[in-house]
Amino acid sequence: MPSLASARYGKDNVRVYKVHRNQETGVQTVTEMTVCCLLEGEIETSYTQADNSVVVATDSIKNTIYIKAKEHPVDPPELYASYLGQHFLDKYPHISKANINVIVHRWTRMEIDGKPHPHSFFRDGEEKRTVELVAARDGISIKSGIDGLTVLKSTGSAFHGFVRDEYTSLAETWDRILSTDVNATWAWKKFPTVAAVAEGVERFNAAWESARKITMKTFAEDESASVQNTMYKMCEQILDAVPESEVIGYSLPNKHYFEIDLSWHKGLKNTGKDAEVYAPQSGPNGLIKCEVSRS
Ligand SMILES: O=c1[nH]c(=O)c2[nH]c(=O)[nH]c2[nH]1
Repeated sequence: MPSLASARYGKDNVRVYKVHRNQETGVQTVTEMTVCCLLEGEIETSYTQADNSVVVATDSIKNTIYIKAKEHPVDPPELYASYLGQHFLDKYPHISKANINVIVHRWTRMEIDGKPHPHSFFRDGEEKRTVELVAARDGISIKSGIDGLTVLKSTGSAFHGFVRDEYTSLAETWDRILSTDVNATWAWKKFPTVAAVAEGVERFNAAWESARKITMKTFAEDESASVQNTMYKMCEQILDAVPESEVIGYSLPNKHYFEIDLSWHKGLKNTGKDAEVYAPQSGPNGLIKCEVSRS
C-alpha cells in the first residue's frame, strides 16, 4: 500500500523588486530578489484524497511574498525571510514548516564623475547572496551564503604528492592557474523567534561581508597546496569571524586551464615556464566540497 513519504509545495521563482526612497536626501536604494516558498504540514489529504480544503493556493503564497516585502524591510534578506516564513505558521495552524529561499541579485550604485549616483545602478557580476531558511514551530533555521562568485589566480597554486598509480596521467605541478565559482554557506545557530532574528540584525550583513572578504583574501594570498586545503582555511576563518555560525560549507568547482603545446609550429615554446596561452575548459571540472563545524 503506497503512502505519502514527504510533501511540500508553494511558489518558486517569484521575482521581487523593492525601492526605498529617502525623502530628505533624494537617494534611492533598490533590492531585487528571487524568492521560493514551500509549505509543509497536514497537507497529505490534498495529495491522497483530492482535499483542497488544506491547500493555501500557491497564488496566495505569491501574493504573501509581495505583501511581506511591502510590510517589512527586505534588507537583510535573512530578516525578510524570517517574517515571511513565520507568517505562514502564525496564520495557518495546519502548516508546520515554511521553507524560504531568497536569492539577492546585485545592483551596485553607479559612480558618476566620482560621486555615488542617487538612483542609478549596474550589475557588477552574477554573484548572488543567498538565504535558505526553515521556519518551524521550534524555531527558525537559517543558512546564509554566497553563490557564483567567479575568481581566478594566475599563480600561487600547486598540486603535487597525490596518489600515483596505473590510473594517473596528471603531472604534478608547483605552479598552476586556479579558478572557481565560489559557493559558500554559513549556518546560524537556531533562532527561537523572529524577534531573536531581529535583535542584533546587523550580524547578517556583517557576516556576509566577512565571508566575502575572507574568501577573496585567502584565495588571493594562500600559497595553495590544493583546493581542499585552501577552502578549509576559509572555513576556519569564517567560524572565527562569525561567532554565531555553526557550520561553514564550501562547494568549489576546479575550473581547469590546460597548457597548449605549440612546439609543432616553428618550435614555439608554450609549456612549463614558457606557458602563456592556455585553453580554458568548460568541462569536465573537479568539484570539491566540505563542511566545517566547531568541534
Ligand atoms: O586542488 C586539487 N584537488 C584535487 O583533488 C585535484 N584533482 C586533480 O586532478 N586536480 C586537483 N586539484
